Amino acid sequence: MEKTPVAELINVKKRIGKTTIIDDISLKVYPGEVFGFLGPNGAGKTTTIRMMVGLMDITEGEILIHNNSVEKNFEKAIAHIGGIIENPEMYKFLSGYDNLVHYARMAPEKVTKERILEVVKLVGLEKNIKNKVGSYSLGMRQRLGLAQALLHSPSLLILDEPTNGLDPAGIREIRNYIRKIAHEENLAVFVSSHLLAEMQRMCDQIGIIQNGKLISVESVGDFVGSCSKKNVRFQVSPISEAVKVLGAPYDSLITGQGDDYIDMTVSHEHIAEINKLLVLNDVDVYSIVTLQSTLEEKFLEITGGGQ
Ligand SMILES: Nc1ncnc2c1ncn2[C@@H]1O[C@H](COP(=O)(O)OP(=O)(O)OP(=O)(O)O)[C@@H](O)[C@H]1O
Repeated sequence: MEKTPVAELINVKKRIGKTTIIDDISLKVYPGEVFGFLGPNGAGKTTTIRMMVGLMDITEGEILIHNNSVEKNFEKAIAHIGGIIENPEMYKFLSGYDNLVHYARMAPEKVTKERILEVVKLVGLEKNIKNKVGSYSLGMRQRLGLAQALLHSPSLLILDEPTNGLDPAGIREIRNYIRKIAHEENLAVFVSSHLLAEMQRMCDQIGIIQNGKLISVESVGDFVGSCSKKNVRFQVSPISEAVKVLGAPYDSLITGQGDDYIDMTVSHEHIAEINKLLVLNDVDVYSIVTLQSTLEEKFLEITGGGQ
């Protein structure tokens, strides 16, 4: 039996004036799953998210949250959503905890003290929650934003570029918490980004959007599959001998050749095999360099290199 999606976009279009900004997007997001919405700047990520949360009209098509139309049944649909669309506003002079209490009062349904403590734990802020937000790092503030979005136990969390402005440690931190929350709370997470590597680590599904069109949706498993092949440059001498040695068994893997190098699309295991074969046949190997993963190439091709 197919799982029921938490969020469903059905042939969604957005036109502003004569310009089509979102062109016929359909996708589903399931509970416990992180769906990455990946695309270069200006592709239409924020516009799609604004329509999902009812901040912008939909020109054509429909967006359902738990089967409630965002346009026709806004209050019911929105009650299931937690989101950080822009940087969350927090009171710097209040503690993290007092900020959460403040937001809990504004929630559509009663939020218990237990729930506040639960979300604090979920985002790993137990130790700092009584400190003033002014003393928090950006990563901690982002996590507090996550806690705020989770207060009313939503079933869909929508995050627009949640790692923007964070340093690598902060990115790792937020990424791990997003995965943890999705799995522990059986939450559907819809997260946008223009960073491929980040999406690969954070998501279960990745949809690539370009010029308002959804051009591919793949599970990360499939992505990793296509990523396991790399374009590798072997710097060798003498080149004629290397070509002879590698030609027969690996002919189909060779993608290019220069005066002192051979480029090949290979798996991880191939690299060691090829190196051994060359050395055993008296070819000197000076360097083995990974040029780019095939997935990165695919993404750059799709997006015209506009990361
Ligand atoms: N109000 C508007 N009027 C006209 N064009 C708009 C409007 N809002 C957005 N656009 C255009 O729609 C396209 C998509 O914008 P959007 O902000 O959704 O992209 P994005 O993928 O979120 O990019 P970014 O990562 O830069 O925010 C852009 O080309 C933008 O210029």
